[in-house]
Amino acid sequence: MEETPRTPVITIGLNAGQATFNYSMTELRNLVEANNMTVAEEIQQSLTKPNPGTYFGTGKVEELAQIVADDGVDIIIVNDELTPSQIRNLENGTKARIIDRTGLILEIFANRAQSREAKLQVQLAMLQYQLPRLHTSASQRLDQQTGSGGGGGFTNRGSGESQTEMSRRTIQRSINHVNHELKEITQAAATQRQQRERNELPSVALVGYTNAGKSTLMNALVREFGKSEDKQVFVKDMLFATLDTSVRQLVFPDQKKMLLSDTVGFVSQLPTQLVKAFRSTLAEAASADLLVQVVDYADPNREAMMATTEKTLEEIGVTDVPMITVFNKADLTEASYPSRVGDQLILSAKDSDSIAMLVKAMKEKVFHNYVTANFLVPFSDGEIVSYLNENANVLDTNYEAEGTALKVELQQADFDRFKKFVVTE
Ligand SMILES: Nc1nc2c(ncn2[C@@H]2O[C@H](COP(=O)(O)OP(=O)(O)OP(=O)(O)O)[C@@H](O)[C@H]2O)c(=O)[nH]1
Repeated sequence: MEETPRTPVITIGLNAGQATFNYSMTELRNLVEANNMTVAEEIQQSLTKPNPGTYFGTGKVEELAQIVADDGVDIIIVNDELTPSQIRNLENGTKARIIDRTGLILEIFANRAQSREAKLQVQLAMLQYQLPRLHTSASQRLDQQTGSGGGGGFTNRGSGESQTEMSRRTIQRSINHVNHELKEITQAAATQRQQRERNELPSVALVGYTNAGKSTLMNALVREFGKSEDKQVFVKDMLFATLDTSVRQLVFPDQKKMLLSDTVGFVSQLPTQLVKAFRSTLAEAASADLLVQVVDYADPNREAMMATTEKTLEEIGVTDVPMITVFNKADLTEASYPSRVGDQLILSAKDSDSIAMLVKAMKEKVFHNYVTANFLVPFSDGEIVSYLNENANVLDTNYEAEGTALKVELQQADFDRFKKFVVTE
């Protein structure tokens, strides 16, 4: 693949003695690289509380201005979400472009969005971020990506109040427009989800930190148990390769079936605008019967990543879905794998024994309330036989004078639904 040269940037964070400081700076570096930039210099300032005006202390701002002048690096990435006036003051004080953590993540999402829905979701998040930030370079840059400027009206710095008002109205109009379009798409997705739910097939959602290996696991499972027409999921060694939820059906050799979905990767301090915008994508996780949390076992920061994932799940209201944890990429560690203790598995997505162990664990959790029963379904109710063939595990079929005799392993809910056709052997 052709490599475009990476733009050098300065990263800077406020060290208030928080335990996660180093981890969040490493994460910022990964985000910078994911946005095709490179860290020329990493700076920190020990300060217990941000300065309301310039976020950093005055001395630090002067130091940054000096580095910008000396090294010719003219982008500074700040490891936090800044207020619009902090961005403006820092830009004036350093003569560099200031990108805050939220702006950076939004840019990455904008570059990765593929489907119409993901593009609109990112556009919405960007517009909401932009609204209070008119007349900062953050708004100018994002403006180019959202294409919302209406002739670039609000990219003019230093213009008067009426211009700002006009820009605000333009953005507000764009927000309404995107919201409207998204609503239509989201409704269609919700209908699809409802249809799937009505089908009663149990569903499993892969969740976890970005780059943990969710898509790789999904592909391994689909390759073995998926329908042949299902396409492979996009896998790439980069943050947020997946922005769209993809749902696939798995059929196991015993004919039991489940739906498997992949979701957008998480990252600490995922901007609230994005969490909101992606709520419909993440709804797939909220409605699942089982979550498989995928963790990069080879990453020294895995504990913090797990905490991030759990916090994000809470934020989107997923609190009572059962979960198993997969410590993936064990092949890159000294651990022996695959191994399992209760709901925790250590494995590698690239190893077939590991996939078999994962399947066993998922099936145990998902099919635990399955019952086996004999049914006699009159020929006039043929659609019930079709339903059972689609959604349950039919062990035996015989055609008798009174109808179709079936031995079926099925969910309790389906058993209750078709109780009147149950017969004793
Ligand atoms: N060595 C090794 N590499 C793995 C394993 N699983 C995944 N990877 C690699 O890790 C990288 C990220 O994998 P993905 O499956 O795209 O990760 P993801 O969690 O879907 O990422 P997002 O789409 O960003 O959420 C890819 O380069 C994979 O090849 C594993 O078990 N072992």
